[in-house]
Amino acid sequence: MTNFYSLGLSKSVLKSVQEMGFEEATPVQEQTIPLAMDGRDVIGQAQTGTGKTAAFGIPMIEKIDENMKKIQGLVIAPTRELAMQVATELNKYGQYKGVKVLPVYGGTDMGRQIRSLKQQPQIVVATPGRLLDHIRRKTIQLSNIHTAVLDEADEMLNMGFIEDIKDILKAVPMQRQTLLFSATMPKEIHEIATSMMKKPETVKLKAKQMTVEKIDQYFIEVNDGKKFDTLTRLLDIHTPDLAIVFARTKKRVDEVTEGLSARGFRAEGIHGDLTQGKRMSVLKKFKRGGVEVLVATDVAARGLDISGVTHVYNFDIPQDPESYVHRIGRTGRAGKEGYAVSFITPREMAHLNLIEKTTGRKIDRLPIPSNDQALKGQQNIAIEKLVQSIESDNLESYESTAAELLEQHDSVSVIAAALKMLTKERKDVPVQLSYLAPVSTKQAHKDKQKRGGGGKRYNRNGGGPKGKGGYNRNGKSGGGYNKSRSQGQNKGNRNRKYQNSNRNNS
Ligand SMILES: Nc1ncnc2c1ncn2[C@@H]1O[C@H](COP(=O)(O)OP(=O)(O)OP(=O)(O)O)[C@@H](O)[C@H]1O
Ligand SMILES: [Mg+2]
Repeated sequence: MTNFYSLGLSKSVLKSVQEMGFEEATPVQEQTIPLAMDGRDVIGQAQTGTGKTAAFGIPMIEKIDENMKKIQGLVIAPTRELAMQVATELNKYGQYKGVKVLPVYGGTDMGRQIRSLKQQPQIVVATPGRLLDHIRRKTIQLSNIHTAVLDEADEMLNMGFIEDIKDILKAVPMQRQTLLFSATMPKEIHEIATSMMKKPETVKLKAKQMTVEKIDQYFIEVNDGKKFDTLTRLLDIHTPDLAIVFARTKKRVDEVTEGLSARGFRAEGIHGDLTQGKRMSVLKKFKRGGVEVLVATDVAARGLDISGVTHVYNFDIPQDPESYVHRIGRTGRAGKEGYAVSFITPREMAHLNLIEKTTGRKIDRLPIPSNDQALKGQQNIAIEKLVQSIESDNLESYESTAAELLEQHDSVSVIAAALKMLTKERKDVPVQLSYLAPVSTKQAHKDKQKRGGGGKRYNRNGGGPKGKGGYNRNGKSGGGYNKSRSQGQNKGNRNRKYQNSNRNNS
């Protein structure tokens, strides 16, 4: 373990790091910060939630001349929410040094953004589409940039974005330092990456698995038509603090969200068709805990750091294994535990194997949960409330009445009635979703071959209970729910769904 002092940081940056409560550098920070401070180009690959933002952010801040009121650093990120988050984090690292960081993304007022750019930020964190807009309108000055970062680099160099990235980098001085970070880096993308860099150093954390160990991973084999009931039962059993449900299309997200609301869950959806204002307000509400289930397309899969996400459900399995890694990586961040369950239709079982092969980790099978188990999960919450009251409320004034009651009825009936009143019995409102075709592993293979092997993804359409049975004190009941081992381009090429979920992110 290395502390930040020994990395040779300046006083002002050290102060910010301390204020953020970081005691030790994470491995990716320990390895990449010295290289980056030395001016080297770096490709950094480390698991989700392990602090890659600081790994590129700290050296970038260190290199900024705070007295020069020009854009000197550029970070490009695939979604608006991520750009915003990264800008907020970099602002924290640079606060005592006096470095100004501006997020620049689409869906917001252009005029106001141009005015903010005129106020001379030293770092810009942008989504590609909006940044290109500014470049074309000449409302952004990139000629003083000495450091460029692609966060979620493999996504940025994938077919949907690569042409944009090339155009952007043409506007940035050649003598720049280039830093690329992601939790995933397929081989062919790594090749593209190195061709854009100067003798890059690749830092790949030696992890046995691509996913964080602390995320428990399961799958349930279930027909498409049974997914929704399975989801609500799981939510009742797991009673997650905050959960993200990933679905493959925007329509699916809307339907699942509506269904969950009809069954009494506090759920909201997020996808690229919503206005930016709505996207931000949904995310804010989720972070505050005002929404317990966030239903999302892959727009929320990469980079978002929301502390307290305990569970991730893949309502629909993603087309490519890398997306799986990023999606489940929304939980189990910064050393916390997480729980991920993926629904796999019988025809998608081969796809599950592909994911396991890519991540290097076996995903355990769970049986389809029953209604009884779901009810038990909710009862456990009631028990929790009851026990809490026994332990912390002053019940003296209730005790004589309770004793009288027990003279007339047996104790089991009295407690059963109390529990029934406290238990949220889920109304089984019928919910019918539109059918969604399974992902095709064959198609993925074909695409791969067309591109000369190694590839993946060209079709971009693409918790809790640790205990078993009974209830445990924090209300996270396993509900008798046993686990068992399973056996285991270019713009023109973007398909429509891809455009839908990503182009709106500019
Ligand atoms: N050295 C550290 N000590 C403690 N917490 C840290 C440290 N570095 C980063 N963190 C925290 O860890 C969390 C995850 O960091 P970050 O979002 O940078 O992860 P990431 O590696 O970029 O993940 P992803 O692949 O999902 O983008 C953040 O909340 C961040 O504040
Ligand atoms: Mg990140």
